[in-house]
Amino acid sequence: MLGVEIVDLHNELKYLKSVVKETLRLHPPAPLLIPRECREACEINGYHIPVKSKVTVNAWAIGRDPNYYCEPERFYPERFTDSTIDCKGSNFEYIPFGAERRICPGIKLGLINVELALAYLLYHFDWEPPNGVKCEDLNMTEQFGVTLEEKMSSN
Ligand code: HEM
Repeated sequence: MLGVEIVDLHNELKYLKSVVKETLRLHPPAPLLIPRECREACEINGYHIPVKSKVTVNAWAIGRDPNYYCEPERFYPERFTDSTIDCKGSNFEYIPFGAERRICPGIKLGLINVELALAYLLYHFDWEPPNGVKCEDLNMTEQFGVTLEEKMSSN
């Protein structure tokens, strides 16, 4: 029975997958990936990058780049409907799991855990904000760190 449901999740629930994708675009849990060290001097956009420079890739900012996303601040899962963009590291405008040699090796496990848990929670409960709060009034402020967290109202 569980197997059947997992197969369904794999082939169906396309909108749920787009919701997870859009969430990881706007709120990547590791916003600055893992730092790199430059192995040889190079020049990027007129900037000289000396050998051994520590290079930080800002996946959070890349996911909000208006050159690649229209209305980048808007939570709009439909942008991924029928899109070929995936998180396997070949679309550099979407890198919540990083890219190239140090790309996250746990992509499949991470995604299936988020998708499966979310699917079950949505299937078994009816969700709504408490006490008449509107969805658009929810505070989605983040707190930067090695991992990105929701900012608690007390700090
Ligand atoms: C939604 C869940 C997850 C997200 C968003 C995520 C994200 C990331 C990111 C952004 C990196 C850095 C990649 C880079 O710098 O290019 C990373 C590295 C890594 N992740 Fe994940 N990850 C997730 C789940 C997992 C899981 C489930 C595992 C293991 C079971 C895992 C294991 C690792 C390891 C070992 C690295 C270091 C790879 C290396 O440096 O060579 N991750 N992850």
